[in-house]
Amino acid sequence: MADAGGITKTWIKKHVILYTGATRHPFTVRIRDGSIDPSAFKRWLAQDYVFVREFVPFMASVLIKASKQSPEDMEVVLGGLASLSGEIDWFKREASKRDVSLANLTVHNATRNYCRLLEKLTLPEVEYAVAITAFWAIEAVYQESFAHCLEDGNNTPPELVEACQRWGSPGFREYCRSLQQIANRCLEKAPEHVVAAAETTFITILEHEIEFWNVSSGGT
Ligand SMILES: Cc1ncc(CN)c(N)n1
Repeated sequence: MADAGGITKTWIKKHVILYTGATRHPFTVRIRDGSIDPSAFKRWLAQDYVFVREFVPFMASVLIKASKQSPEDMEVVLGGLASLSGEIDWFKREASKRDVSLANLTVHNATRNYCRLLEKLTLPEVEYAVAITAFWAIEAVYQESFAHCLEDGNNTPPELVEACQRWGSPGFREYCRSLQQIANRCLEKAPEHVVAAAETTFITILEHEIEFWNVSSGGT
């Protein structure tokens, strides 16, 4: 991915095992290979719907913090927030197409724990540099994971291509680059303890993403 470089790029290299675990997880690699079990995709769809609904208030909290930093930052975050309304509709349509009920869902532990992390990161006392780094990391994992399902040599089932394009498209890649540039700029100006907190959050998000994919693959 032609990324924005900077401090975040050094973290991707430093934590390459975790980053690869999150962005080349067997769940999405099986989508790319065309060997995904339909029940696994349905499990992911339901759990990700729960996640995306919790992601909305987190993104709103980043928007508020961004609006205090710069108009440009606010517009990038607003763009992401604006697409979430359509995203929730997309989940509902996909779920009904596949007979997945989104009512009284079983929320797996990995999903619940990830949502708890989002709630913590939503708090006003969380520094903007930490929040925007978390936001970038969350989006970048999906961008890299699903772009891989669309790259040359893929055998992604036609009925899953639209899902992959949602996060694997060039537009989403550009959006992630913008978030990464904002995060890098904030981290360059941030005091050391904030940079350390942002790196810890980056690692924690990768761990949660891996646990989240594990659930969809039939894990705990
Ligand atoms: C678990 C998870 N991580 C990231 C994304 C992309 N917003 C998502 N939809 N779900």
